[in-house]
Amino acid sequence: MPVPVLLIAGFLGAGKTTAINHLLTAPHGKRLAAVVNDFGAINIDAELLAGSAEGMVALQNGCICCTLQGDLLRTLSPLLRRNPVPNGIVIETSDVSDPAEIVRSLLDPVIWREAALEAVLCLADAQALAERPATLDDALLLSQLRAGDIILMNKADTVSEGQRAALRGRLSMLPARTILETRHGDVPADLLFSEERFVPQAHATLPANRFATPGFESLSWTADRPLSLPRFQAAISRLARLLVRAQGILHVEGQEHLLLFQMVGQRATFGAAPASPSNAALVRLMLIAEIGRLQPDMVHALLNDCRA
Ligand SMILES: Nc1nc2c(ncn2[C@@H]2O[C@H](COP(=O)(O)OP(=O)(O)OP(=O)(O)O)[C@@H](O)[C@H]2O)c(=O)[nH]1
Repeated sequence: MPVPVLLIAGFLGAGKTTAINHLLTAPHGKRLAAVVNDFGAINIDAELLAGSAEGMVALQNGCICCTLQGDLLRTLSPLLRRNPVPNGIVIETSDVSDPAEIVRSLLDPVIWREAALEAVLCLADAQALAERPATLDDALLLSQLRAGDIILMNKADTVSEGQRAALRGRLSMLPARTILETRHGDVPADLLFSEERFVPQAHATLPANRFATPGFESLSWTADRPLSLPRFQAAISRLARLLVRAQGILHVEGQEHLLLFQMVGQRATFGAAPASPSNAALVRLMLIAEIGRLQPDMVHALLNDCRA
């Protein structure tokens, strides 16, 4: 399976390094590697490098976009060849780059086979935007925010509740409908990076909520017959605005092999599924949303209609 890649974008001083430090050091048990602009800013000590963080590449010329003009795969190679392979790679973009360029490079099939873009996380500086709302009209900032599958409204500790609500209103006009408030980049690491443990294994053992991150809840759904892919895609499009993350193993009508479905924010991908236990339901899906957003009856009815 390819290693999932998380792209971190955001304006000058929005908190990218702080968020990466949080991701690398949070106790999630995943081995994460990082490609960063400034190695010195990452406060990983030797112990952590040997433990939760798998490796680090600092960009010589200070910007992933310039590196791309060279060879992205060559930059990622030392990380991809590590043994064991990292569970995820975090790539920091520079303050002055439009992530759309990097997204395009990452979607190259040769790269995708080894390093699959899972999501673009864009940090918005709540403090700067509250002080200078007109910054939101800046073309570069807008292009960064538009590329985000999830927007982190960072520095939420520095603004009032009213300012947060006003900013959320403006940010919700953007394509990324998932907006999370963060303090010191404390993005919940459990929402990111694929993990089989998200996927419910079988009907009988489904707990109500397998997701432990405060503020979020999960909803599981299984089916014992294949799905119609067009109907599933339509249902997921309807649910997408409510979801932060989804993951599932799908058996699609007319297809011999099971698919692994992933969605972070609005970015959905399908890949080959890992082998399943023989007693597992044909279709298993886990949806994650902020608490109170999902109505189980509505969601189950919508998904039940996807069965072929
Ligand atoms: N109060 C507060 N300060 C924060 C928060 N997140 C980051 N900071 C501070 O904001 C400053 C900039 O944070 P960085 O993580 O360096 O931001 P960056 O986006 O990596 O910055 P550049 O790479 O220089 O563009 C630092 O002093 C951080 O400590 C937050 O949520 N609240």
